[in-house]
Amino acid sequence: MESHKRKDTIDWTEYFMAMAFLAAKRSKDPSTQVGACIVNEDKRVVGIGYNGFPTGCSDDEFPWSKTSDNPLETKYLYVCHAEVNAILNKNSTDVKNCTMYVALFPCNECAKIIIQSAIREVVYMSDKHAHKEHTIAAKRMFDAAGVRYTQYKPRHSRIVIDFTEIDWDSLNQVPATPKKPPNGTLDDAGVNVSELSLDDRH
Ligand SMILES: Nc1nc(=O)n([C@H]2C[C@H](O)[C@@H](COP(=O)(O)O)O2)cc1CO
Ligand SMILES: [Zn+2]
Repeated sequence: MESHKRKDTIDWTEYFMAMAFLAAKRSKDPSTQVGACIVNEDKRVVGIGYNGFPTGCSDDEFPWSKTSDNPLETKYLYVCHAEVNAILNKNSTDVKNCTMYVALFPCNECAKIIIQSAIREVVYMSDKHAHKEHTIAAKRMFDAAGVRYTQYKPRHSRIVIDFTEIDWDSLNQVPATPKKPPNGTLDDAGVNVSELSLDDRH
């Protein structure tokens, strides 16, 4: 029996950023999936969200296009950003003094809502739109309002979630499970095993 604690755990920042990336897996946006996770001063998750259309606006009926001659046929007029959804999904009275973990730097519209909801800090992964006006404006507002923003530099490019880790045999409850291959991974694409990655390519 091991008597010492495990050392190779994920740290708090990895944990919350990974939650943001896990939420992004729910996004139906074919080109960009963003997740956000809001954490209070006690390190409790109080909100989580991803980009998608508002409730009642069907993923199958509203457009996912990035470009069209008709702006009404692009996603931009309809999609709710992950940050706004995370704030609106809060399970606490408010998000005052919380930290938001988000995969992509917030746009100016989300920055306004982040500031007005009294979130104190934003930890983001990608700043790929740093040169765009919506990001420059967001940073200007954060600077003026005293919202701190820091880029997360991951120790690992991937965090794997392996459903077989706790009990390989539990997979046998799933119909038509193949034999466990020697390397402990499954190569059959149809198998109900997920590998979810915290990955800086997004
Ligand atoms: N911070 C952000 N949070 C978000 O949820 N989004 C969403 C809005 C769109 O659904 C998608 C961006 O689409 P695209 O222009 O990369 O195909 O990501 C975008 C940004 C970037 O500002
Ligand atoms: Zn936004």
